[in-house]
Amino acid sequence: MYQPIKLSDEIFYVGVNDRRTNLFENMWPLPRGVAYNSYLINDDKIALIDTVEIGQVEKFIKKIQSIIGDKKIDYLIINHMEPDHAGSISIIRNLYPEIQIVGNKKTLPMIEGFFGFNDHLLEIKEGDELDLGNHKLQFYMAPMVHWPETMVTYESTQKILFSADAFGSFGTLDGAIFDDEMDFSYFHDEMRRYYSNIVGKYGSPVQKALEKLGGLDINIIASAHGPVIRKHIEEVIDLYHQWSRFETEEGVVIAYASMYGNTEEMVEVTARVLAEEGIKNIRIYDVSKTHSSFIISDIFKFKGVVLASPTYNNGLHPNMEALVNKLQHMGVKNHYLGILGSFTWAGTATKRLQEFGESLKWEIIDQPVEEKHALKQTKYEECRILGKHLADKLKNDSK
Ligand SMILES: Cc1cc2nc3c(=O)[nH]c(=O)nc-3n(C[C@H](O)[C@H](O)[C@H](O)COP(=O)(O)O)c2cc1C
Repeated sequence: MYQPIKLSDEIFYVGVNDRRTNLFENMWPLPRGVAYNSYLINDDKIALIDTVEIGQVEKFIKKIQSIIGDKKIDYLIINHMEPDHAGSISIIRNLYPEIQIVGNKKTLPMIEGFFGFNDHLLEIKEGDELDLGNHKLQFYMAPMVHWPETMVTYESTQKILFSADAFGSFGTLDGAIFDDEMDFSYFHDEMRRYYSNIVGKYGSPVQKALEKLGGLDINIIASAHGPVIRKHIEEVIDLYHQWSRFETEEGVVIAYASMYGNTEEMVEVTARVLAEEGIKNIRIYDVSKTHSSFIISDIFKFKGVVLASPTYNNGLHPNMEALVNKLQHMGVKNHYLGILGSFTWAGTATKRLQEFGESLKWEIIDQPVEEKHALKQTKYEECRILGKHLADKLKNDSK
């Protein structure tokens, strides 16, 4: 019934779109949904690479059966055990009781733990090859990109890398499946939001995986989320190199909290100087309005950060506290930080922001500017000086 979507003569896309879930991992907003990608190799031996989130399983099975009809699947390759990919393992096994489930030594105990069986499991190791007939699958471990059992599968005759979460992005595949069938710019940003929030903490494992896969000749990157990439391969690999090393571009993310506008006024003053000084990329976000995942994504892109918060019950505004906690937890590196704050009787917000910046070894620009009550001339000038110094730093780096 379904027109098959081919990566090559015998390799098919059988993934599904999810436009209903609002929050990925019950945390990250999905303004344009998410795709759970799975791939089917219809060779002498039939192999399915990953499954989909269980709520989408009916569509998934229809797609598989429209390609293989009554034939049985021989292997289910599990690159990653997170339930958005592994969720349909039990159903696939019930449908194909003889299927061999292929994973590494860290995958198999998870299968037993989550699904309660330990038979028909095939353990593979780094570099092992599985021969399907015309196609050969090789396995490479990619621990912590994004869980410890994560691995990637390389099909060596068509040169396709089934990359699990790596190179994935939020967003459904709206008709177009391949990056060359669509305007890729939306996915460009959503790939960074996906990377920074989901995998961003694991920069060094990502580096190790990139090094290991560097020798492979790749025609297609078939990730577990988002577009199948065959046009932007070099570009997305370069981006992964850049993000995993916390390399950034010239620009400033200003994230602020403000209940009554005093802190926001300081932000506007600072932003204006940055623009006067020639900084073209300035993104201002109210932390009470914009979900932190978008702010964090831009912090992975731009070197300059300004954080601004009023003192709130002797600490940071709670939404700013949540943002800095996430950044701290992720261990985000390599930024310039300007700090602004406002208070009425005893200010502590800027001190907390300074401790935050120091904990991540970010370079703090000048002293924090903290105003009591409304913004007045002296602090106004200090905001301008801070903005100028931050712009100077960024421009100096770009020389
Ligand atoms: C719920 C609440 C708690 C506050 N807690 C403190 C505090 O602990 N210390 C202080 O100096 N000011 C405190 N303030 C005052 C604000 O920090 C001050 O009015 C600040 O200028 C507000 O900045 P904004 O206009 O950007 O919201 C509090 C204000 C509110 C509404």
